[in-house]
Amino acid sequence: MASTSPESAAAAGETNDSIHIRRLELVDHERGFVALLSQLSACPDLTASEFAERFAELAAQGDDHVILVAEDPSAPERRVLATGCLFVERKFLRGGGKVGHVEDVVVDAAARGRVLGLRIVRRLVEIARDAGCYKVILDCTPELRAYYAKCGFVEKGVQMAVYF
Ligand SMILES: CC(=O)SCCNC(=O)CCNC(=O)[C@H](O)C(C)(C)COP(=O)(O)OP(=O)(O)OC[C@H]1O[C@@H](n2cnc3c(N)ncnc32)[C@H](O)[C@@H]1OP(=O)(O)O
Repeated sequence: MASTSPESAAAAGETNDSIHIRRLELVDHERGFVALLSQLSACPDLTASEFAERFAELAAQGDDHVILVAEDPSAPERRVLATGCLFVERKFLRGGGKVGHVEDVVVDAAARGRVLGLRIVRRLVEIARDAGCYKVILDCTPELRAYYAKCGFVEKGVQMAVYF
């Protein structure tokens, strides 16, 4: 039976606030989506047409590329407060299995500590499971081990990279 205690609600990533989690929309360009990403990594501003072009490319991938955003619809300025992405990799392995990759998770500095990050990541994991992925993986810094453990991830393997 579901519990209604605040502690268990927080542990489940639920809150009583009006935060709404939904898929990225074109209008999010005006709502600070690019500026939010710049809190994660280098992310110069994109013009509205550049944003629309990339949005269309990603939208064409349908449910293989899902970007979620969190917003507060009751706020006067409906800024994007948090985001995270799921990319579904289709493989020949495992009988044509699928792997989910969680990428680009970031919560606005002023909105951290309100379980928005947890809620976004858990929602992405649910989407991956519902899409038939046999695992979900991500790369992060050692400092984020504890955070992703709270999101249900376990440490596995070693990350390798070639940067250009
Ligand atoms: C795959 C990737 O994209 S990796 C990149 C991750 N993004 C970044 O590093 C960008 C900068 N940081 C952020 O945007 C945010 O601080 C995030 C995404 C790391 C966390 O988002 P928040 O919404 O603030 O975290 P949230 O409130 O959901 O925290 C959930 C739990 O994790 C814990 N937690 C949050 N951040 C951290 C951290 N850096 N280290 C350890 N634990 C953490 C919280 O204390 C909370 O646990 P509790 O309920 O026991 O108190």
